[in-house]
Amino acid sequence: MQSAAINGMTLHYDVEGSASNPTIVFSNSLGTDFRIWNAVIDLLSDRYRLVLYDKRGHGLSSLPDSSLTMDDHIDDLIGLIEHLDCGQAVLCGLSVGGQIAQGVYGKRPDLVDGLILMDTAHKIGSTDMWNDRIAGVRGDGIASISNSILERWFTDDFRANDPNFPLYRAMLERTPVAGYAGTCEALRDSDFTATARSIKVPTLLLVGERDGSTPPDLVRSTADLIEGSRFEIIANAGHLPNIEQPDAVVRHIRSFLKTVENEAP
Ligand SMILES: O=C(O)CC1=CCC(=O)O1
Repeated sequence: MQSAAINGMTLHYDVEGSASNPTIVFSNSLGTDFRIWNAVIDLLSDRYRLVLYDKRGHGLSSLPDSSLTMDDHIDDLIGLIEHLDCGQAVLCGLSVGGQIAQGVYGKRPDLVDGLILMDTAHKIGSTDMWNDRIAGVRGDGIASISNSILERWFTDDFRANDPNFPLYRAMLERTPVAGYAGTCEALRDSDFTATARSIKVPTLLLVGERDGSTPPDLVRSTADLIEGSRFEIIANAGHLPNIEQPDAVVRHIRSFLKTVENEAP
């Protein structure tokens, strides 16, 4: 467990693997903390230095007093990358984490060696959709809508049979309302279409075939904006394939990173 003071927040982070290896920085989805990467980290730590963190308003990181914007999330990740002296890293972002990764590229392309954009898009959801969710969560709490969220996160089979499923429900429902609703506002107000079109580093897009939040066609439409990007669908997974299908995710990540390493000057 480690922490860094960044932009007036205390950010909870961890680093796994040897400092002499190439760095991958992971950014989480809405309503989760960095434990969602546990299985993937176990499979990658032999060859990579892995940086994990909880974005503000999530996990053990600080809860901001005022409203929260996508720029706050982007600036926090830039601050953490600089604090840890990562140099140029591959950023792997899931859902809103994928938008944060795109935003870091947009502001500081010098920090980014490659992008792994998982179950994310240049634009996620409509203003009405986010406003309904924000009102529901602020009025009645996250548990009032958690069943429908969990149906988009995980396949029927995982929800019925995985012994850890209740832990992911707890992770979601225990996210602070201010952090969750604030990040919904950040998503509502963000559009990374122009940023996606500007991406010039190797980029892999992954999506669970049953993702109910950012379905394959949406993620493919983002891939279409990014010249030379690679797009892969993960079978038998919903919005969080890193939890449901970590082996398949890591297979794609390893194969993609070989390309990044071969293209390095
Ligand atoms: O909660 C969801 O529907 C999934 C999601 C959207 C943005 C994000 O980060 O997660």
